[in-house]
Amino acid sequence: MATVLVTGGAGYVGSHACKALKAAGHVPVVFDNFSTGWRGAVRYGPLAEGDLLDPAALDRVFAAHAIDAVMHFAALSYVGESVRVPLAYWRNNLAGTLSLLEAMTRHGVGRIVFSSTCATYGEPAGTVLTETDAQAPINPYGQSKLAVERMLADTAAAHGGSHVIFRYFNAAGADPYREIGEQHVPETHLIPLVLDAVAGKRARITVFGTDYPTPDGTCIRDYIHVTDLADAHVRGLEHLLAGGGSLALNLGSGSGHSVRAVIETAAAVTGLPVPAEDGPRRPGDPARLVSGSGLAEARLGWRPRRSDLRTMIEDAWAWHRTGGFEA
Ligand SMILES: NC(=O)c1ccc[n+]([C@@H]2O[C@H](COP(=O)([O-])OP(=O)(O)OC[C@H]3O[C@@H](n4cnc5c(N)ncnc54)[C@H](O)[C@@H]3O)[C@@H](O)[C@H]2O)c1
Ligand SMILES: O=c1ccn([C@@H]2O[C@H](COP(=O)(O)OP(=O)(O)O[C@H]3O[C@H](CO)[C@@H](O)[C@H](O)[C@H]3O)[C@@H](O)[C@H]2O)c(=O)[nH]1
Repeated sequence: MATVLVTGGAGYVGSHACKALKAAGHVPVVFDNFSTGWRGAVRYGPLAEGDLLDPAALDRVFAAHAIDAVMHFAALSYVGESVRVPLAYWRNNLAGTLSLLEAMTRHGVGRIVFSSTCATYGEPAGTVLTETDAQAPINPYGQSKLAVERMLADTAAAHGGSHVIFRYFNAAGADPYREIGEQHVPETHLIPLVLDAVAGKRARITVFGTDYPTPDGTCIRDYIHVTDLADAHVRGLEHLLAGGGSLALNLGSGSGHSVRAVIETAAAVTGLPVPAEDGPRRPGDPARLVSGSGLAEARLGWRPRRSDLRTMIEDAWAWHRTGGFEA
């Protein structure tokens, strides 16, 4: 049993990881500033409210709990927003992680599981992405995450810690027991926006770009169920606790779905029409991001189990109909 500091544990992916940690017998200690997280999502372990950029708040949580390892989810994570306000991304994602790594060093904690992203690869040259592909991000969000990957490598080399870097593709779905799910304000992610449009909470969904070099002209993404991501995090943690070395692994389903395919599947799952209109491209969006790697299975025995598009949208829809967290 490990005590795990979970930064961003009140957020979407972090809260699902906390549930999985508790189910595996570990204690998740959530550290969150609630900038995009929800108090109702903190239900699987203790809470320490604080900001990564506040070293004293970090010192307090490391002093209060015997932390064995860190899972670091806290970040700003919107591709489009990062193009508009890049310095906010550099401050929160890069300086915030620097502050966290300094605190870990002060308190002698060397194990960390980090949420990176397939956005670190940029615009891929081939059809699928593997861990050995060049990383050349095309937006500030991806740049900030790649910089953290480099910072982790330098820190491990100097101080002897170990890390698991997970480059996720697009997180989707919700806890199948409807305890927690995806809720962002404002929402920018495709699947919850589509479900908002179905439910009449917004007038329509806009398809960002219909002239991409893809079969139907819309962007293709690899959607991965959030509970599959959570399972990978527990495996990554246990790899580090067992003395395993540092890893960088893609977490995707290996299947790509276009924006139009997501809209069509949402209509099929809900039995309702999806009001949609075509619009211009969103700056910073690559045409196609799909994982082509089995490395996470080879190294951690991880395989996605709920990541077919229909199941992810069914779980997201079931969560959507609960009304979500109270503000
Ligand atoms: N959602 C995805 O599709 C996706 C894909 C790839 C990578 N990621 C990465 O996974 C992580 C989690 O993403 P998410 O979708 O759950 O995001 P989220 O916004 O739901 O969660 C982020 C959490 O971090 C907290 N936070 C942010 N800045 C903080 C700070 N300075 N101090 C303390 N807490 C802070 C927020 O309040 C929130 O609870 C992020 O690092 C993101 O970049 C997400
Ligand atoms: O109203 C909308 C919103 C999105 N999209 C498109 O839908 C796709 C998915 O967009 P979105 O759900 O915003 O996710 P991404 O921009 O792909 O980014 C997510 O997935 C990345 C990994 O691919 C993570 O790193 C990010 O944190 C996470 O926000 C993209 O092609 C968008 O252009 C639309 O067409 N209309």
